Formats: sequence, structure tokens, C-alpha cells
Amino acid sequence: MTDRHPDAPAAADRDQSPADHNGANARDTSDSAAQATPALPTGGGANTDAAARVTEAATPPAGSVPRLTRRNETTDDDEIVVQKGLFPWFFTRYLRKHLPLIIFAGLLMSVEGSMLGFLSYMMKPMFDTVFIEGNSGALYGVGFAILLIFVVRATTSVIQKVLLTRVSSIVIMRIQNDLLRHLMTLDTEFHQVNPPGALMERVRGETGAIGSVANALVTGVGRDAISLISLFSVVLYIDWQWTLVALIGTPLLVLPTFLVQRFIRKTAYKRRILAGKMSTRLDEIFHGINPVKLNALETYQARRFKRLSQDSVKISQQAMLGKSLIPGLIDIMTGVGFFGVLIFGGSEIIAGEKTVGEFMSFFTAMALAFEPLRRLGGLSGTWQQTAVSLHRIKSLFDIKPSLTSPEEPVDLPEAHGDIRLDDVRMNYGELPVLRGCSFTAEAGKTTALVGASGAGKSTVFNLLTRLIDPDDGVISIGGIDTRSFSLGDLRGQFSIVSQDAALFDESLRDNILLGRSKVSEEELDRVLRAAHIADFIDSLPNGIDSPAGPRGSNLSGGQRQRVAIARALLRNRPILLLDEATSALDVQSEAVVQQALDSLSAGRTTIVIAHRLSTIRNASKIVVMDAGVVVESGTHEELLARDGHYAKLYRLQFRKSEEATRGL
Ligand SMILES: Nc1ncnc2c1ncn2[C@@H]1O[C@H](COP(=O)(O)OP(=O)(O)OP(=O)(O)O)[C@@H](O)[C@H]1O
Repeated sequence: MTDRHPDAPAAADRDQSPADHNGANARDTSDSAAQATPALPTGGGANTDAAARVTEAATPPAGSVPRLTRRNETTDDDEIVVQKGLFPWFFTRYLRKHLPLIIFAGLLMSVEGSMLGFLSYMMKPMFDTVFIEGNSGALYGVGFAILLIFVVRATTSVIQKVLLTRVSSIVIMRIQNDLLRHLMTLDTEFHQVNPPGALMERVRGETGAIGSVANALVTGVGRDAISLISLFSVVLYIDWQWTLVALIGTPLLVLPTFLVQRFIRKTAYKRRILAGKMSTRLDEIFHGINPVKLNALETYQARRFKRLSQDSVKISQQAMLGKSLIPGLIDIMTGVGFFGVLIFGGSEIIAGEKTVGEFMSFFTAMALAFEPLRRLGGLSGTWQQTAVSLHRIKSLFDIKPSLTSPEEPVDLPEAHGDIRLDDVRMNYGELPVLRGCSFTAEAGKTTALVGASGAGKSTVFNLLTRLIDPDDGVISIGGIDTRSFSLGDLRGQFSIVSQDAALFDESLRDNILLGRSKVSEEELDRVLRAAHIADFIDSLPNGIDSPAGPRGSNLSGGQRQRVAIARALLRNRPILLLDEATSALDVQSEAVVQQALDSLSAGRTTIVIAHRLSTIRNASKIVVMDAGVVVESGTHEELLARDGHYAKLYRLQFRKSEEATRGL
């Protein structure tokens, strides 16, 4: 497989994914795909139309499959219009089931918030009755009442924070898990266009952003709102005219607040996009750390990353400016209010129309209202940021996979028939890759696909396993179109070994078992020996329990390939797809592992892609592909006798070795 996007999963990769391994999971994913909500925007509402829909999720009628349309991350929107109905969606999907807990916590918040009102009200008896009248009997009463206010405030605060943090953590956990499941159902093409780093950022960063904001919202809003209500009740009760004077600056807030909100939304969106880019860059660097070092790319990569981080500094500043503007405006408004009340109320006190206690009560309530008011002012900015993250998450949920199971899947026949490609055509964008490809791989026999690099051999594997669907033509197993089977059933038929053995950062044992718990030690032993893993396992410090390292980095390429072969041996499915399965092995190991593969393929429908023609000489049929079509097929001898493409390839590869052999 050449020219493939480095992150594009090959057919074989699927086989090696634990999630996919038992076949049942593929069914799950298609189920969850069916639940996905319609429509697609990846960016903003402005983008919604521009961003193309993958396809309508429906079972494509045989022979006329909708083409996938490329869709990309949106990066440069100036105007981000957050989807409508975002909060109802979030509420019904994630919050509703926690409603009793949220209401209970809300009640506690109300109690906590209302304590500030009581506190400010207590200023009146404290000044008028205790200090000015000198009523020492009331001293303890007022003192205890104030103490009680603080105790109630503290207790309700602790309980509601714990409860709401629990809710927000559960919500985040559920979004992350749902999103991951959903992303795994999306088409290969989606994953080619959206790099892993950006998707990781969506799963972790975006939900994290919601989490931190949700925390701020849940731990603050209710309490602050109730505090304000109770404090304003007190000030209104004391003097409604003073209250009006205090609020004199409020209208000044309206227009700036509206403008600032738009600004915040824009910067929040840019920030999220940038975070995705930074994660992508880091992902690329750390995945390719050796090539980076070997090509002396450290400075180049560091510079590229620095540019992004510089942008991040700029955007963070803008975001902070936006966020703090509204509380800043509230500060000014409050200052104007204080000034007005002091002038207006102060003269009334001097004239003896109001008491000092009333003024102190009013003033305390105003002062106490100041902080919650600032926080609530900042909240609209916070909400804008959350809305952007929610929007970007929902946009992903809105994308539907085009490769889905049919609504009424056909059961796979017990005994497999032939695998057949009938005039299959397939383009990658504008590039025609298969141009009317037809051949039959007979059941229980080995068929080899050979041809120059880029001829379309791996694409055939991707089509067989329905990682992609053809533009035209039919692929069938036992005469039944593969699109009639459920994805889980279909993919469950294949054991696949490819050039790229996707290993996980777990022990070798876990990498081979892939979540299977019912494999006896004897069976595992047999597989290890057959795949010639036993040959190198003894030299590892913990044998089969040694860590494979990130992406199997503790193993050599050949060792990784043997692990992939062991997985296929254990998986034991009726159809075996081998895509350069022994390409990373030395000649000696290849001969031995080839024996293992030969015995594995005995009686199974096997399709082999191999560049080394020595490994496929004994295939029942050799299909020669060139530029997306089958140019000839037959046995090794027949094709040599025909003296066509295969004979030419064969001669190129074997001339030297045969000459050498004859010379001996
Ligand atoms: N995901 C993709 N997006 C766009 N083009 C692709 C993609 N995968 C493959 N191609 C193109 O399709 C053509 C066939 O690729 P394919 O991997 O099937 O070739 P192949 O015969 O398996 O090659 P090789 O022997 O080198 O592995 C190539 O020209 C390749 O550039």
C-alpha cells in the first residue's frame, strides 16, 4: 500500500484493533451509527452548508453507491454561528437523567445564595439596635444569627459543589465515550481528512473545555443568581429610590455586552481550532520521532510548533480581553451606582430621613452583590465558549457514516462461496483507482494479487472488508452482494495480516489476545510457535508479558509482523487476507512463517498480496493487476507460458537468482 495517508486505517488495521476483533463490535458501531443525529457542520453554522455531508446514511442500493464527499476541518471562519437547539440537545441527551440531583443541588445553591441577603439585612439590627441604641441583649442574638448564616452557607456550598461536580464529571465521561464510539464508526475518508491529533483534541480538549466551564456554571450560577435576588430584595426593601440610583449605569452595558459576546465566540472558536492544530502537530512529531531525528528536523518542527504557540498566546490574550470586558463594564457601572447612592442617600441621612443602619444594610448588600454580579457578567462569555465547544462536538455527532449495515441484513451462508469482484470501479477523488476490476477468488483456495505499486491491490482489500464502497460494480461472497450483510458479520469473516501490524502499548500477550479471555495456554503456545514468536520471546525480560511499547516500538518490524500473524492464527476466520504479510521478515524467518501461513490458509479462501513472487508461486490462481484492471490471471505456469505482464515481472525478479542458481 503506497501513497495512503499515514493515518488511514488499512483493511488489516481493523483486524488488529481490539474493539473490532470479535466482530460483535462492528455491529455495535453500526447500531450507534444508526442513532446518530442528521446533518453536518464541522465548523460554524456559516460552514454548515459549505461542509459537505458524507452521505445520507442509508443502505446503498447494490451497484449505485453514493460517493463520499470530502469534508475538512474549518479553520478560518470569521463568523461563527452556533447551531440552534444546542442546549436542548445537550440537555435531553446528557443532563435530563441527572435532573433530580441538579434540582437538589440547585436548592442547596439557593440556600447558600440567599444567605448573603440575610447577612446584609443583619447590618440593620447590628448598627441600629446594637451599636446606636446600645442594646447589649441583642448583641448575642445578632452575633449567633450571623454565625448561623455562615455555617449554613458553608455546609450547603460543600454539598452542592460535590454533587454538581459528580454530575459534570459523569456528563463529560459520557460525551467522551459516546464521541469516541461515534468517531470509530465514521468512514475511512473522514479519518483521512481529520487528523488524529485534531480528533483527540475534540474528544479530550473540547469536552474538557465543557467540563471546566460546566463546573464554573454549576458551582456558581445558581448561587450567584440567588445571592443577587436576595440582595436586591434587601436593597429594594430598604429604599427603591436608592436602588434605582444604584442601577443608573445599567443601560450602558447592553450594546457592549452584545458586541463582546460575538467577539468571545469568535476567539473561542479560533482557540479550539488552534488547539486541534497543536495536538495534530505534536502527534505527528512524537509518532515520527525517529524520522524527525534522522532527518535533523528538530529545529524545523520546533519552529512550526512555535508559530502555533505564538498564535495561541495572541488568541489567549484576545480571549481574556473578551472575557474580562463585561465584568470590567460591570465594575464601572457599579462605581457609578455607588457614587449616586452615596450622594443621594448620604444627604438623606444627614437630613435625618434615613438611619445609618439602613444605609449600612443597603451599602453591604450592594457591596456583596458586586462579586456575584461580576461573575454573572463573565458568565455570558463563559457560555459563549461552552457553546462553541458544544457546537463542535454536536457537529461531529451529526456526521453519519456512509458505510453502514443494511436495515435487514442477510445471514452469511455457513459454507462460503467464491469471492467475486464484478466490473468494480472506484475513484479516490478524481483519481480512478479501479477501472472495471473483475476476478474470482475461489472458495477454499489461494488467490494471489500481483502488480506494480499503486495498481489497486490494497484497495481491493479495503473494498472486500467494506472500509470503502465502490462507485460501481458488485463485490460478492457466495453470489451475495457484500453490502447485504451486516458490517459486523462481514468483517467478522476475515483474518487479516498486513504490512502494518498495529500494536498497542500493552504486553505482547494482550496484543495477541486482544481482549479474548477464553484462550488456553496450550492454544496460545501453539499459536506462538506457529507464528515463530516463541523464537524471540524467550530473550525478552518478561517473555510474553513484556511490553510491546508505544505502537510496538520495542519490537523489530519482523517481530511485529509475527505478532500480527499470531493474531490472525488465533482469530481463525474463514477468509484470510494477507497484504505483504511477510515483507518485514528475513528470508529464513519468511520461509518458516510462510509455512505457518500455508497451513493457516489450507481450506480457507485466501487472498494474498505479495511483491515477492516466490511466496505466491503455489497459489491456485494469480491475478495480475495493472492500473486498476485485471490484465491476466492463471496459475504460475500458465502465466509464464503466456509470456505477458506476469512473466515480465517474474523474469525481472528472478533472473538474477536463477542465473546464480544455474551457475552453481
Ligand atoms: N486513501 C486514499 N486516498 C487517495 N488515494 C489513495 C488512497 N489509498 C490509495 N490511494 C491511491 O490509490 C492507488 C492504489 O493504491 P493501493 O494502495 O490500492 O495500491 P497497491 O496496488 O496496493 O500498491 P502497493 O503495492 O504499493 O501497496 C494509488 O495510486 C494510491 O495513490
